[in-house]
Amino acid sequence: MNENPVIVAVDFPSAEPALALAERLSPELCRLKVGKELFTRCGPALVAGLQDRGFDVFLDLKFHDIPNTVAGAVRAAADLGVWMVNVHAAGGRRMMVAAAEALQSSSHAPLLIGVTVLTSMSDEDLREMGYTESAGQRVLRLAALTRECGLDGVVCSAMEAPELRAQCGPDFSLVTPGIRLAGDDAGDQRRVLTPADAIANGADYLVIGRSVTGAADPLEALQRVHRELGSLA
Ligand SMILES: O=C(O)c1cc(=O)[nH]c(=O)n1[C@@H]1O[C@H](COP(=O)(O)O)[C@@H](O)[C@H]1O
Repeated sequence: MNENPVIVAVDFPSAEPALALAERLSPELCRLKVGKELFTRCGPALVAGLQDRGFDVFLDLKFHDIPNTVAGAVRAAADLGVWMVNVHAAGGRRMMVAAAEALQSSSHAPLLIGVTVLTSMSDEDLREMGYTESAGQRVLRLAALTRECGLDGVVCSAMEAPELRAQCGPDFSLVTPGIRLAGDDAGDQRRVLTPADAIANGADYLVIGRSVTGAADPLEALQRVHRELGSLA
């Protein structure tokens, strides 16, 4: 298991609760993910604030646009010094290749990850959108394309991790949201597993939001995750 597999999703509407959470957690226990809401409100200054507190930051803006635009966006992310950045694999081959090439000249390139099928999507959601493949089949297809394009890994549900590991090999990072501590509400997520099951399935990184941020004591919830993984006594 990766020595620091937990990424806490800091999904807050302003800087204050995000920085307050960072003060309570520690870079030894987790990395932090900044997503669309927090970044749109607070921008690069918030990313820098978290980095100043010692955290690696996953900038989760899921870029999905024409190749030239996405190449510029990931270059801008690299300039922020983030540890990981993502694009939608559904943007296709030319978009993903442009993104990977944009990072080649970067002195500190972030890990570049392709989002396959959102963990909030079920087979039924995909059918309604005209896709004939199941979520699992589509994840495998998009992951193969992502790997061919030279990206470092994919975002997927840990439910798909065993097949992906077999298909993509040991060096391809599997980043898995849709994680819930036992008893927690799945909310809008559809393809959900517990931390221990996700790691057992071969996930490299667990993205955990509300099970930690919505807990009465977020540090205790994060420590519970580590206890479940056996990474904390
Ligand atoms: O790219 C992501 O991080 C992501 C991809 C995906 O398929 N599903 C998904 O939930 N996420 C993100 O992971 C986090 C999950 O949050 P919780 O459902 O609260 O644990 C959110 O910040 C989502 O934006």
